[in-house]
Amino acid sequence: MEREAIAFWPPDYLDEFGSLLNYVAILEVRGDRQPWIWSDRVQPYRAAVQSVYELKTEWFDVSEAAIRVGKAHELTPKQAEQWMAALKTFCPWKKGPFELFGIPIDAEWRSDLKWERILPHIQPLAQRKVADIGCHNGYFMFRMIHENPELVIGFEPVAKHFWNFQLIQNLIQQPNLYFELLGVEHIDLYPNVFDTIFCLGILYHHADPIGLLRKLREALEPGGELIIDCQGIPGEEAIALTPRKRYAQAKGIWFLPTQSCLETWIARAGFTDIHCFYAEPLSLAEQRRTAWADIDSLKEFLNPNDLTRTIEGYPAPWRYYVRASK
Ligand SMILES: Nc1ncnc2c1ncn2[C@@H]1O[C@H](C[S@+](CC[C@H]([NH3+])C(=O)[O-])CC(=O)[O-])[C@@H](O)[C@H]1O
Repeated sequence: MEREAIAFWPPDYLDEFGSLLNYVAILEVRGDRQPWIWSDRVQPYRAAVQSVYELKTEWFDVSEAAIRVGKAHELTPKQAEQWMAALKTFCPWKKGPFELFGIPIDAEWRSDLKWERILPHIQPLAQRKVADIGCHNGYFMFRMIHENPELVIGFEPVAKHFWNFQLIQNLIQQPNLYFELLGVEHIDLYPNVFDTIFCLGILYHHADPIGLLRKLREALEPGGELIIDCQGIPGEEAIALTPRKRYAQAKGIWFLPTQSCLETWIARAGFTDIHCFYAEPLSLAEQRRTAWADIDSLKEFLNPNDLTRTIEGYPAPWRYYVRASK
């Protein structure tokens, strides 16, 4: 594959914001990880992006639940066939929904529900520098275009997701959206840079959530805003559950806090103005099996006789959304 055939890679925002950034260290980690996107493991995704690389469109609408890009009539029958094949390569689609050249993609997660709940509670994103930690295929980054941020950097170390993002970004070539193969652990390379940081679906995957919150705080401008979505457990006390092995079938889950425990972590990491604006059980309408994600999903991860328990017997997941200031 032609390495040139990727939009905006490597990201070039460092020149613009270089004085603010730990420039050399970022380039070093980026250099170490660049081979990941050319590795054999992700070859099918790379090939899928390459197969439709010449497709471009002026038409997109990111203001509603399904991110719509391109219209069906813009493609020849041959292109439509290639496009469908490329989309199928990325199954299971875990984050969405999308409608791409007229093809509706109902993903496992209704990411639009999360975005609708968050948007009314945050500072308007216009002209802000934004980080989206664990941006996956960029669903929220694309939705952000509608809010006119100055730039959005998505941090996501999984190369499959890089190619899924490219599949869409190549069509619309949005110059202020950047994808970095970096993890949340690299966020301290961006001291005092961001006006808004989204940390959605991340904290419970890490063994040191308070240390991570401290790093996120370092990366915010004074007065900047952190938006957290964290999976947790119900309860009044400020305690967290650590599963012995798996939790709702997932590996790599370390701490599932109650709402007050999460708020305490955020406070102890030095944030102020802490406000939890959403606290509900995760619903079977939000995470479920679909035609584009034909995989076991929340329904299979809960006890079929008692939906308040996971199949391992732990309390079933809740989601807590919190905003806080530096
Ligand atoms: N070290 C890391 N640093 C950052 N991200 C990572 C790391 N390791 C894995 N990821 C990525 O973090 C994301 C976690 S999912 C949330 C997606 C989105 N934010 C959402 O809110 O729907 C969790 C969920 O949906 O439960 C995945 O895309 C991982 O590849």
